[in-house]
Amino acid sequence: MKTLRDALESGEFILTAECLPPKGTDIAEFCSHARRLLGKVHAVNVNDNPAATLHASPLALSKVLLDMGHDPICQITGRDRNRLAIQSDLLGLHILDIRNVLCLTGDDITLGNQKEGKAVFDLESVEILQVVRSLNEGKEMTGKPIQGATALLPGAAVSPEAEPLEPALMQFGKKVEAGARFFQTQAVFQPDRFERFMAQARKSNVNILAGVLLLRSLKMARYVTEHLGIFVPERFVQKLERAGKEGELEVGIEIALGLIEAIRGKCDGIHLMAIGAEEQIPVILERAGLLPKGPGLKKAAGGADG
Ligand SMILES: NC(=O)C1=CN([C@@H]2O[C@H](COP(=O)(O)OP(=O)(O)OC[C@H]3O[C@@H](n4cnc5c(N)ncnc54)[C@H](O)[C@@H]3O)[C@@H](O)[C@H]2O)C=CC1
Ligand SMILES: Nc1nc(=O)c2c([nH]1)NC[C@@H]1CN(c3ccc(C(=O)N[C@@H](CCC(=O)O)C(=O)O)cc3)CN21
Repeated sequence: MKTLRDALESGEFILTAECLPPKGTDIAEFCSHARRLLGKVHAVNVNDNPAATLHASPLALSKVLLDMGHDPICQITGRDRNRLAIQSDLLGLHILDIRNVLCLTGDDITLGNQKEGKAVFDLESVEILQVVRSLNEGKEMTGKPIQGATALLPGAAVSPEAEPLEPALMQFGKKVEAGARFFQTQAVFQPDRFERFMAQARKSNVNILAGVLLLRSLKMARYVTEHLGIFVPERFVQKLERAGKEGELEVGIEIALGLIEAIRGKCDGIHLMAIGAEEQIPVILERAGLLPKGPGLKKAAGGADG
């Protein structure tokens, strides 16, 4: 199996997708979504209690993906784990042959559905990246040698449409410095702003995968705006409104396709997110002309080389 690391090194146009873990033990739907992505994406992300709502362990689900033939990207946040737990889980990922980790601070606990919970935030994203580097060098974060180093590929998130952009660029720089090799961006809805970010980000030698979020409903567009701070332009909201319940999914797909077309030439890959409508990801890939023609993944037609 070609790994995400190999694909990044070969300069291919990268495709990744996010699969939400179940809110329980029934993994049938998760597996069915993931199976449909085999051979169509380079790697599949598993969220870590996304939006501070309870979902099954991303470590367990990453292992399920690995056994299925995927190269998983396990997301790890600092919200629910202290430094011991983070280091312990990172070692566990390596032991399970999971090689990619997306290091996140995590949304605040008050965003989710168990608001009375205690948030940890012992380490934030940049520090988690530093811990990965340390473990890759065969040391605990204290510098003490460990029995067997990890070989993890660290990634991070970035908000390319932040306004003002400078603080986000500074945080991006810190993450690059801390060893992030690839970035999966927050959902992009304004290609001109994304381009402005890319003009700066291009100065760093890291791969940027642009986040494309399927707005599967008007309700979802409102939810991500209110809770995740993702800015969805009014014209998209109006389109979804006009489409009504029957037409909103198709409109959401068309919006995603338009965004992919506008940004694919300006980044190193696309990261697709569908928040529970993952069955639509292969549909979007196909309609965007991003599916491999032959066996395995080939360079995407029209994809940017840098
Ligand atoms: N109570 C606390 O201590 C908390 C503090 N913070 C602060 O907020 C700031 C957050 O900065 P970072 O560490 O860079 O956050 P981060 O690396 O977790 O996320 C960076 C950006 O990506 C977005 N993002 C988060 N998860 C994502 C996902 N799964 N997919 C796509 N995009 C995602 C975030 O909304 C954020 O805009 C820091 O200044 C941090 O200290 C954030 C959360 C809680
Ligand atoms: N700040 C931030 N946190 C994230 O977790 C995140 C992003 N941004 N940006 C892109 C995607 C979107 N993600 C999400 C968002 C919500 C749920 C979720 O489970 N939401 C709640 C409420 C949904 C609703 O009200 O419709 C859920 O219980 O399903 C999952 C993944 C994960 N990612």
